[in-house]
Amino acid sequence: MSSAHLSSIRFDREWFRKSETKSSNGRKLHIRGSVTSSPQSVQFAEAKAEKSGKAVRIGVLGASGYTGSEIVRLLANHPHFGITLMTADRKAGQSIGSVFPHLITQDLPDMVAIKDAKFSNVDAVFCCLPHGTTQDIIKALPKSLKIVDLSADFRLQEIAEYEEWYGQPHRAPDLQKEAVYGLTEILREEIKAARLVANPGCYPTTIQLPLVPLLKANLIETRNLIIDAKSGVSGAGRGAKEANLYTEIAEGIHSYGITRHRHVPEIEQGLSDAAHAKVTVSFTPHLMPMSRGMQSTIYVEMTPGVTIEDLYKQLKIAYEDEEFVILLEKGVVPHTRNVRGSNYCLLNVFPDRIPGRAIIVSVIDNLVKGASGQALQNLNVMMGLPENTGLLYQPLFP
Ligand SMILES: NC(=O)C1=CN([C@@H]2O[C@H](COP(=O)(O)OP(=O)(O)OC[C@H]3O[C@@H](n4cnc5c(N)ncnc54)[C@H](OP(=O)(O)O)[C@@H]3O)[C@@H](O)[C@H]2O)C=CC1
Ligand SMILES: CC(=O)N[C@@H](CCC(=O)OP(=O)(O)O)C(=O)O
Repeated sequence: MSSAHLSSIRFDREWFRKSETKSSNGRKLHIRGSVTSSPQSVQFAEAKAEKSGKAVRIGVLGASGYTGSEIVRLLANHPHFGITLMTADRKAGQSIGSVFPHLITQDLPDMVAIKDAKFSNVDAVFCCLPHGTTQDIIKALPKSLKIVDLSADFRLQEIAEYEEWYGQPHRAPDLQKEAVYGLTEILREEIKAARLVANPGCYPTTIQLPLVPLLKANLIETRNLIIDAKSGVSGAGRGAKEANLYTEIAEGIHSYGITRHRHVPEIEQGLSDAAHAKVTVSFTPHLMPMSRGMQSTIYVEMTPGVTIEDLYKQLKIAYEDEEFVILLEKGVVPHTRNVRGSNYCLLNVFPDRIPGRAIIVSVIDNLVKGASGQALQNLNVMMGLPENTGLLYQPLFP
């Protein structure tokens, strides 16, 4: 399919109306898809007869990893995205069901090595590869492809900053200029027009969603921001590492990356853009004995004269029309167990007992809103679809 075909993908009015009724929680939704029912779109829909039978043909690079397999799980119920290519490295040649038995029902092509991948039957790619490997691979992809990259390789606007924090040269500086940071609720308009989206890190997602609206409205100080964050072990990927053995993780927690975690520049970049001033943070992540889930507890100083009510109201204004970011009722504490397997971010803000300070709690599933769910939300936006398409899974509980 040519890029002309790709950009001509539209969805008919009847389908669009149906998807508009799909509100999961009765909240007013952002339905931002293009609405056309031109003869070309019908023709295109008829001409799409690929193996998947779906309009947009998807490649998942790194399907044998945790975020790649989560994309496969989410796409199982997507009405318009069908997987036509999957890659793996050590597991190349295997089927998705043999590598991930929970996906045994998915009738998909076997995974191939990247060097053997053919992109002639692919329109868009989710790139779920380790950072550091991704720049060379994306650079070599056909320019007609839309790409959502889940790694950190295109998240930092400053090349020097990438090289400092990731300890290696940036190998695609020209592509970096084109990349749009994919924090959907904040940068939706830019994402709509993007070809390459750098999907945010999981910790930066939990932190920027509450802080960006507050910094934009000048309600909190840009100094003394303290972030205590916690992640499930799937955040470290599926590769075998001694530090991630059951015996090293169970029945205890530990902090890591103190003062030097590579998400610091990403967090500070987004917060500084929002504040129009340099923001620095104290950020300490912790590894928790759970497979999924992430919480950031954020300690902030309110600007003089601002009250906890003002913070609450600002977050309400920012997110009341959003499908996936939910400000809880006053006093209700967000729990990671209430977002497991879903694309929701739950937020709340609490008064500190120290006057002038507030405590924000933000939770997500690191593999969904922190990675593959947000990536799918972004590709929906890039393709002109309602952004909740295929994402209305309710959390898995208990
Ligand atoms: N896990 C999470 O919660 C989050 C992860 N991310 C980012 O998403 C990306 C993927 O993470 P995740 O799925 O957890 O990682 P995994 O380690 O679980 O998976 C990595 C995937 O990349 C493949 N791979 C590894 N090395 C190479 C290589 N040199 N060439 C080609 N393919 C390779 C692996 O293949 P094989 O297994 O066959 O060897 C596997 O499919 C990373 O950049 C990560 O930082 C972002 C947000 C959250
Ligand atoms: C628990 C754990 O190890 N988490 C990972 C972060 C999750 C992630 O993969 O983030 P990126 O997309 O930026 O790589 C870490 O701390 O490096």
